[in-house]
Amino acid sequence: MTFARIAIIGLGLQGGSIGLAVREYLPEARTTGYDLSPQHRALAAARGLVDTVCETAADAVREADLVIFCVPPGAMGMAAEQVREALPAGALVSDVGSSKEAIAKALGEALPDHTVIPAHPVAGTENSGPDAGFAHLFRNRWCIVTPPAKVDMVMLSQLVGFWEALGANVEIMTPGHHDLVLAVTSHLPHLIAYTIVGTASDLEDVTQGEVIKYSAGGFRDFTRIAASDPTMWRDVFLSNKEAVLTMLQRFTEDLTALQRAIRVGDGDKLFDQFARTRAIRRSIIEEGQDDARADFGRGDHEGVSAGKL
Ligand SMILES: NC(=O)c1ccc[n+]([C@@H]2O[C@H](COP(=O)([O-])OP(=O)(O)OC[C@H]3O[C@@H](n4cnc5c(N)ncnc54)[C@H](O)[C@@H]3O)[C@@H](O)[C@H]2O)c1
Ligand SMILES: O=C(O)C(=O)C[C@]1(C(=O)O)C=C[C@@H](O)C=C1
Repeated sequence: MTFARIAIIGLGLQGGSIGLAVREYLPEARTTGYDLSPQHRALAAARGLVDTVCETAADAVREADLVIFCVPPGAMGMAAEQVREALPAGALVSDVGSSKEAIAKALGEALPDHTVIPAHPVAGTENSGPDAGFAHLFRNRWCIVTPPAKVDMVMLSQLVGFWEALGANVEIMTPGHHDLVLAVTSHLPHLIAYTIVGTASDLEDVTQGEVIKYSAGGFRDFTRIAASDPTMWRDVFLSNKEAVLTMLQRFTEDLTALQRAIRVGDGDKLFDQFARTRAIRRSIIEEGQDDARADFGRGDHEGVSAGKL
């Protein structure tokens, strides 16, 4: 049994992709949506991201049996409060936020009488807004579901089935474990990209504009990541502060060790490290975890830029 009426709050990359994916993979389900921005509501309606774009969040959820919050992490609590009075008693509440402990708390506090099962599709691009979504975003990608310790098992299996129907591979973990893992695999890489692109730009006086001119290689990959939405990523770092700081400390130590190896001319240390990381990349490709986006979604949507790199 899957959901019949799905309300999507926030019609950007994630919300829009869910709306389009539901139409493609769960055609029986009806979708409603709401976005705080009137321009985004108009764009969402023009693209047909959901069956009905509503003028209020309350109208969007009034008949829903599943509501998914797809707003920036820092807006989850406020968005949930906006639907409190209108949300049917038996509706399941979920989200797609990139951090989980803080968001689970915010949703639970805003909607204390509802079942809240947070989730995080580990699938995205650097693009945002209603033009960025595409139906295949979740195909062959992980979706991490982080249920509370005491959870309604029927609702949990319905939510798992929902994400599987959209093409995702579902993994269940605690919110705390999710936040630690994603701090190193997603949040820290973004922080590094934001830093290196900012540093290079600050050095343009010294490099006489050559950073941009010669940014065809590794640096260009960093600029893609560093083009990601500033609001979302500000909120990710603020909402996953402890885990990110823990991983950043460890990363800084490892970076300092490489810095020392360069200074003292320890080529073996550098070679060993680079050989180890090359093997990791190769094992990821062998396991088929490499950018499935080349096959699914990103390559076939002109609004996304993987093919442009
Ligand atoms: N971008 C990614 O790669 C990615 C991947 C996985 C998960 N996420 C998570 O998904 C969520 C949404 O990210 P996105 O990439 O779709 O962002 P987005 O900027 O494309 O879309 C967010 C939308 O929410 C709207 N919004 C903001 N506050 C609102 C409110 N109170 N009520 C209703 N609408 C509101 C904005 O107008 C915008 O249209 C975030 O929590 C993010 O952490 C993002
Ligand atoms: O490929 C990208 O553009 C992404 O950054 C996607 C990415 C990631 O780090 O993997 C970004 C944030 C998410 O919460 C999930 C996915």
